[in-house]
Amino acid sequence: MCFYVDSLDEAQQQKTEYVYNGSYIADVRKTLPEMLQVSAKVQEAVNLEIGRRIETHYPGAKKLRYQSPHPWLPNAAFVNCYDGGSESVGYHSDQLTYLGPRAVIGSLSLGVAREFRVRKIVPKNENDKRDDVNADAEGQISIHLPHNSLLVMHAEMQEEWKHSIAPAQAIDPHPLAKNKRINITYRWYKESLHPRFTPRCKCNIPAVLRCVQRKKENHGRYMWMCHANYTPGQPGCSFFQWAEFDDDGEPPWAKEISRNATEIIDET
Ligand SMILES: O=C(O)CCC(=O)C(=O)O
Ligand SMILES: [Fe+2]
Repeated sequence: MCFYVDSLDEAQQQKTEYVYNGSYIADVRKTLPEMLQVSAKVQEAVNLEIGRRIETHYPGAKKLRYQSPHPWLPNAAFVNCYDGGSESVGYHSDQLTYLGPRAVIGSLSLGVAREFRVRKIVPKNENDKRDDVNADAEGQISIHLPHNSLLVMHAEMQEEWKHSIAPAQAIDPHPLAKNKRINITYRWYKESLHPRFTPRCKCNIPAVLRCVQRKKENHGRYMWMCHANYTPGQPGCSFFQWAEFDDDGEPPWAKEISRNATEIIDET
């Protein structure tokens, strides 16, 4: 996996300030000119789709609570390469720590066509131990991702669904990419969730943002936790704090940040 950001300054910040699984990413690259060109097209397409989704799918044709009211502005991209059908990625939701709640992600597929699978997370009661009860509700949906296709993960995706790239028994080689599939996920890192602003755990590491997905109790609430929480054998602390956001998905300290930014502009 490679990580790209739009400026050298952001690359430097990523290497020294943003934490992933308790450590820094050493290899952060500046978005290539070709990727920037694509990013502009992805931005336009994703914003159109967000508008369509709000109108046709969301209650009252209003954006979801915690979803940003602003146009989606990608400023970072993760690039994955799947070399052959056996390379895959298991079911997961993407980290919301730096994207915030109700994040939208634009995912571009290049090269070999692969299968993207999604399944809805069914919240359970504490005493509901039988996995088979929910088997049907969690039935997976397969989405074919051909070369040059853009998949939009909309605002409800990371909180309510999990996604994966299934291993493939057989693949059709691509004339240029041969057995490889390249995936670029364009993301919007929010300034207000830069790790200099977010809570730190007792290990003094920026906390990770999670959403209660499985438990019916507190379902949909957000929390700040130590990155190593619930990871047996890993060093870490028990840091836990409910995360608060306004209806537009901004944390309580965001107003202070924009006030300071205005003061800086006034002084110059
Ligand atoms: O390869 C894909 O289409 C999905 C990759 C993915 O889920 C991720 O990078 O988080
Ligand atoms: Fe993902």
